[in-house]
Amino acid sequence: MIITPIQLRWSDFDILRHVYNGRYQEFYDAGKSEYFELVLDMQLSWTTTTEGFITAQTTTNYYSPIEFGQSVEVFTRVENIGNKSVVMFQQIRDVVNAEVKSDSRSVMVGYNPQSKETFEIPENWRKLIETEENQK
Ligand SMILES: CC(C)(COP(=O)(O)OP(=O)(O)OC[C@H]1O[C@@H](n2cnc3c(N)ncnc32)[C@H](O)[C@@H]1OP(=O)(O)O)[C@@H](O)C(=O)NCCC(=O)NCCSC(=O)c1ccc(O)cc1
Repeated sequence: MIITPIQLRWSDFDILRHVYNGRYQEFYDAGKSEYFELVLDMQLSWTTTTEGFITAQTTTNYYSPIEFGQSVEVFTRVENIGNKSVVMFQQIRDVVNAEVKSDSRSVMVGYNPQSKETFEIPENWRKLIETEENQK
């Protein structure tokens, strides 16, 4: 489980005085990127990366608005490793009282941005993810 702090900005809020729903995906993406960097040591490069992930599916629930003045963080874990894909489960929680504001489940597919082909999740990635997820 990786925890990513989110810095809320003025422009994250909409006219109903809460965080605009489109922003949530950006928060979840920050959590995914940090998971890939910390757990898989993935260093993304525009020109040289050949092993990354692409989003095939995502489902998001919104339980409680994020209001101005609140602080949130994203919790990210991998809950299943398939052949070419992993399922990631994420939550946005209030830092102060741990209230779950939202959760999201995504299917992330191993993807080579140079060749534009999918690939099987490498054995070393499986081990690194299993080690991360089994330690808690
Ligand atoms: C996702 C795709 C590459 C899949 O292509 P396919 O030809 O179907 O792939 P495959 O047949 O090889 O299937 C590979 C796996 O994907 C799974 N898959 C494919 N499509 C789906 C859908 N729609 N739902 C669930 N699972 C899927 C499939 O079940 C296979 O899983 P395994 O059983 O574990 O092997 C293709 O549909 C595609 O290119 N879609 C567009 C993707 C896209 O543009 N996403 C948005 C941009 S990526 C992004 O925003 C991002 C954010 C944050 C990040 O950290 C990374 C990326």
